[in-house]
Amino acid sequence: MESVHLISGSQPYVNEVVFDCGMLDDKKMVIKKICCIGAGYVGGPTCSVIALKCPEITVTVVDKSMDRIAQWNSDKLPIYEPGLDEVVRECRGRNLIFSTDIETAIKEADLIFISVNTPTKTFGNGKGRAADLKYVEGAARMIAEVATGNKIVVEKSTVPVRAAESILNILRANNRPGVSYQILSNPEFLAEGTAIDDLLKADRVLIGGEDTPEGHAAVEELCWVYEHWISRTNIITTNTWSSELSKLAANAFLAQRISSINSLSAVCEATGADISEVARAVGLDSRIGSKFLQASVGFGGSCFQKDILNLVYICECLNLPEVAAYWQQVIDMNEYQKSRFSTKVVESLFNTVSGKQITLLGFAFKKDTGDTRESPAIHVAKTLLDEGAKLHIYDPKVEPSQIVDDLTHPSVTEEPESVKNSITIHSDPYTATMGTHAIVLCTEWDEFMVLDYERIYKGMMKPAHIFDGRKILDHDRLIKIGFQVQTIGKRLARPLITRTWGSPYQA
Ligand SMILES: NC(=O)C1=CN([C@@H]2O[C@H](COP(=O)(O)OP(=O)(O)OC[C@H]3O[C@@H](n4cnc5c(N)ncnc54)[C@H](O)[C@@H]3O)[C@@H](O)[C@H]2O)C=CC1
Ligand SMILES: O=C(O)[C@H]1O[C@H](OP(=O)(O)OP(=O)(O)OC[C@H]2O[C@@H](n3ccc(=O)[nH]c3=O)[C@H](O)[C@@H]2O)[C@H](O)[C@@H](O)[C@@H]1O
Repeated sequence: MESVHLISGSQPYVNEVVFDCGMLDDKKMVIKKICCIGAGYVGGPTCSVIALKCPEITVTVVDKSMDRIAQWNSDKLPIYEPGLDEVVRECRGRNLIFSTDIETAIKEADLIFISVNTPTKTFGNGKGRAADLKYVEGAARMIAEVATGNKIVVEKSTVPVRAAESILNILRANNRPGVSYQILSNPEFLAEGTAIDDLLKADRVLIGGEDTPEGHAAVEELCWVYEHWISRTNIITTNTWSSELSKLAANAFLAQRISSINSLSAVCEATGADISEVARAVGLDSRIGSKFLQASVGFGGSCFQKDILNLVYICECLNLPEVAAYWQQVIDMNEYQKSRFSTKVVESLFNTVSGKQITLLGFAFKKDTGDTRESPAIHVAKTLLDEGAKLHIYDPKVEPSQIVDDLTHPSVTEEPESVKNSITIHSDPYTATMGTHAIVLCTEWDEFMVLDYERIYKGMMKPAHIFDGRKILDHDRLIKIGFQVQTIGKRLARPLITRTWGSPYQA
């Protein structure tokens, strides 16, 4: 790779730049070693797939957490992701390395992914909204300190628009002879639970770079990596800022759909319409599409909320209050949905759950992951614990210690010992439901659809309640068994009340 001079801060916000990446076979590429800083939900799976598909490239995934790296090198990987074990087993020790030796990996790499966490700031300027870039900054400083030669540095983490400029400023500040950088934006669109499939069959790969010959060359290098398994037509190239903003926009659009359908679920419960029928009818319009219209207890996960809050903050900083308020509503609606569902549980149990035994089925933020970050189950559990309930929790993949950590976190309780005494974590759904007054289903695990509910009913206190926060159970069958059933966006097991149009509706 040739040495390059960088022009910082001179790129326009708009203007799509389309680079010609050519065909894989025609190119002479120099990327032999890749380093990925951050061995988390993104860095681990992404680099495992790159190693799988690019056997001639050595991929080293580094992390400052010795614990995490030890797990990546063990038989029990630190994250649960269908298909991941197989990929890691095939590549680890061949061209996939997990290490805590960050310096060496940076020095040796031609291309460095920054794949560290970018949580919401919890203090200072932008508290509660802005992305905290301290880990990105830490990674950039480390690169600036130890890098030799020419490096392509790739933002894989989700960052605010123009973050690349700040990274570049850090990298260039050291100004050591013989060292030069190109910075690219290459946001990740994988979803947890389907990460390997999403990576292998990505709808698109997005790469943003500088509109300079050196920038084009760097984009081409990264295109070449992906072209090992992604068709060129699915690799989109843009200017850096468009790429950064597109990631925030994609998450905002996805979350907006969930908030839209969830807002209508409240209308359904008040009127007798069924949100599944509404979603089907609306989604069959090919302009709208049927995906991401599953009404739920609310969206969770580490990114939707943080990325929209980040977008809102950016809009406020850009003096665009109307735009900020528009996207803020997506978050507000999600909060409303989580509270609405939790309140419904309490109200249905005679408005008091004090001392009652309640089962939470599912604690992860969605099925097929052990991740609990921003899980709606935490919100539901907090409400029930605040009301004095005793919780019995079962999730097939979440570690018990994680559940305890989540529910004793200062944002959830000021009395962690009392919470510990109020929760029991089970390794089996049948013991978790034995003797309890109600089941609250928070995660849509497939196994919850095929449980023996007759057996469960027999073991529960009567009346036995089920609150299906994911709309996955066979409600008619449950009602026949004897359960009092409630769900999202549909009235069940309550007498049909004839109403006059125009009269106020009750939930
Ligand atoms: N989790 C997901 O499904 C997706 C996440 N993203 C974005 O990707 C980024 C990473 O997310 P996750 O992988 O979920 O985070 P994570 O928290 O699972 O992993 C981040 C890792 O980076 C390590 N780290 C932080 N600073 C470091 C440093 N200076 N040197 C070495 N290691 C360091 C941490 O120890 C941690 O293991 C975030 O910006 C997120 O928004 C994007 C798409 C999907
Ligand atoms: O940036 C990220 O972190 C990622 O965020 C989401 O992925 P993820 O959060 O892993 O999972 P999703 O499948 O999007 O689900 C998010 C939440 O929305 C909920 N959801 C999803 C879809 C739906 O129709 N209804 C619904 O309530 C899920 O149960 C879950 O709680 C996006 O789907 C990814 O494209 C993106 O890369």
